[in-house]
Amino acid sequence: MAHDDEQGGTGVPDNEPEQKVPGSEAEQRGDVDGETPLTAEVSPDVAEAVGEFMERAAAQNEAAAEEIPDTKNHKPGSYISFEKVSKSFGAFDVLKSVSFCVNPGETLCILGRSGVGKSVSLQMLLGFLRADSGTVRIAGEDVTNFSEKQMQAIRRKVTMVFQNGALFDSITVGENVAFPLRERGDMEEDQIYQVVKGLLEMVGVAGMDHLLPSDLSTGMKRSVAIARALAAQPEAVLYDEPTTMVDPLMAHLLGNLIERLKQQLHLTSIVVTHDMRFAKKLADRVVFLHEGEAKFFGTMEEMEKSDDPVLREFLTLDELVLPA
Ligand SMILES: Nc1ncnc2c1ncn2[C@@H]1O[C@H](COP(=O)(O)OP(=O)(O)OP(=O)(O)O)[C@@H](O)[C@H]1O
Repeated sequence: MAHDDEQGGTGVPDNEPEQKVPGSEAEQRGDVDGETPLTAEVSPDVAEAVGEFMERAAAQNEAAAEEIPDTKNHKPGSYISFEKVSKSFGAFDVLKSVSFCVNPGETLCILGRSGVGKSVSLQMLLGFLRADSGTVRIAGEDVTNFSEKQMQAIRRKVTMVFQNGALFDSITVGENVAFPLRERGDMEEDQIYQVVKGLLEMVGVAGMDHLLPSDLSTGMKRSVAIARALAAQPEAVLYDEPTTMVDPLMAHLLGNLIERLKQQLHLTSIVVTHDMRFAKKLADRVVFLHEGEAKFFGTMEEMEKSDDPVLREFLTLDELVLPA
């Protein structure tokens, strides 16, 4: 889906101010995996508060995984599933009986060319668009016909990181991240301050709490959006093209962050991406959408071995665009 990159932009160039990248020197060289502690970059004065916050999130996500009903006699049940979902706009069938699922704590990448319904799928998961037929399940519940009020409860469990961050433009970065913490109503101001500071350090935008979103580059906005998403302690995060319009280093660092969130918070994730390297790095499984259908659903390794001419063409074109 095309998103307007600037929400009420101020004319500040998108690459101003200079982008500070997250992670240690080792991470910036690219030689770390998902095991680097999420709090590695958090300053000592807030490390305890952030560590506790993260531990609670991890425990909540583990408990959520246990609670998913075992619908098909295999454990764990899927955290999110599309079952024969169809969606049309007028005469245009965007999705035709599409099925895929993601297990708790796993990362699914949705791949496919422009306009195949990747973003539409994410919007259906959050109830912004409705399926014409089929079943959408989240955390064991059939949400296909949920009311807006019921979907609001689902959106507390499953949150979305939009391409442009979808931050509130009129309040500071710090207030944006504090927003979900305040909504909980069970945290003291001092705790909120510490968690906000720590989350911003964790995602590589330390000390930017006083800036407005319009002062940030695209990559920074996306990092702040991830911090805000984490502040809500979701069970799953949906990312809409997280590496679009950011430089390769930032893309790599966002990938490392998503990987660490998976390993250490057991977060379930769905990532819509065109970026095959990113998908290779992150995906437990991929679904490839083509002409309204889930042409492939399996591991990246299986996809790369496929003889299907459409998949082969997609993979070959990717190699031409992105030489190894
Ligand atoms: N609300 C809507 N009303 C009508 N058509 C829509 C709506 N939302 C999406 N579409 C159409 O559905 C198709 C799929 O859109 P979608 O944004 O999901 O594509 P995508 O796979 O995410 O593409 P891209 O990679 O370019 O972002 C497009 O043809 C789009 O124009």
